Amino acid sequence: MAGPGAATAAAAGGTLDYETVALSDDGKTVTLLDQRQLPHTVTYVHLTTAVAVADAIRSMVVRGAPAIGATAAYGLAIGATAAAAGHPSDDAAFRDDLAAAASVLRASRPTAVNLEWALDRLLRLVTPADGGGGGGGAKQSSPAAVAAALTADARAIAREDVDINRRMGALGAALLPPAARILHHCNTGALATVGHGTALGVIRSAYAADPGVSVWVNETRPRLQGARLTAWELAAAGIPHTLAVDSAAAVLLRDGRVDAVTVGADRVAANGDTANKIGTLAVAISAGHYNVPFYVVAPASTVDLACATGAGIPVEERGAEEVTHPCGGGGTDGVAPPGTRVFNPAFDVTSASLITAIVTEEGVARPPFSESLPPLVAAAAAKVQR
Ligand SMILES: CSC[C@H]1O[C@H](OP(=O)(O)O)[C@H](O)[C@@H]1O
Repeated sequence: MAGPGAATAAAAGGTLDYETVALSDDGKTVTLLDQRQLPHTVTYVHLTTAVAVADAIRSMVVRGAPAIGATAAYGLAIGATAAAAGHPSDDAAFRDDLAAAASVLRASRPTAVNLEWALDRLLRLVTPADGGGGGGGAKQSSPAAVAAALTADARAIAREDVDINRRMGALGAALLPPAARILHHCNTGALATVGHGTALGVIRSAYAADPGVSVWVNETRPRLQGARLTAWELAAAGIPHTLAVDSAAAVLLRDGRVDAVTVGADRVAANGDTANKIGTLAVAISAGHYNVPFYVVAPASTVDLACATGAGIPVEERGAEEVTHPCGGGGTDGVAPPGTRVFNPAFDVTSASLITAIVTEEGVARPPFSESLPPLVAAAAAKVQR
């Protein structure tokens, strides 16, 4: 049976020359590709304060758990650099400003654990005010030294992310059959990370080894990350794909037109319950019903062992306009009568019982995830250079 690539008019295989998130050489400016304008316009925003970076995360200029983590790290780094410049020898005032920067960034979006993971990783570098132990590095002698340490580790997070994604790509691709027809939900590509992608990174890696691979792209209402972002990435990579409405996934799975499902994650609980873009649960239920493998692809930084089950994962709810207006635009082109009440959870939680395996950079976890995940998380943590 023809896969999704049969009718694809993917752009001739070119690659996109863009960066999702970057920090200037002087460590003072965060540059983000504005994903709200894709696929029609490639435009960048240049931000110089932690508050502006937090606003960009909240408004989804940048989105995707690993990309949010790297962006938050860069946001804290520029906040520290600005605080050090403002208080070169006033340690208390510097620490107050740093804490304020971390707080506004941490509050920007609640579900993707990579955001708090990145902030906590950087803050562990800051020697306690009493000069006690901890800090993970040499005692910093000044605000400028703290800012330099945070900036270096923020750059390390970004650098490590691409390597992590390529390793997950290889591990995930090995799970797929030849000429795999893969169903993908949302966007987990280079746009959701610093590069290559997680679940879409598996697809990139699989396609590089097997040009018979093809993709069914769930449009992913309401923010349309699939239609706007995944289709854009796959077209640029020349990977055959076909866009479908979210509710068509069950039909594709029923009719044997899907060999595997790959999705990303925003937070994986210790038992393997996984928070991901709204609509993921419905796909997982259908995949389970029709016996199609359902793979979550996520770096260890997305696993939250402090969260015992999915019931503990905070699920962000977003504004009504994202549902009532295409792409959240205002104006009079609403698809519902003005004043219609809206339920708009940005994520849902898929039970571990519906997940075939969780691909991390340290290995593939299989049920029971409460046993298979901790060693992989520990292995990843041990590699964080200090
Ligand atoms: C590689 S993780 C991407 C992850 O993030 C997306 O959510 P959002 O676009 O709202 O940041 C979605 O859950 C993806 O699976």
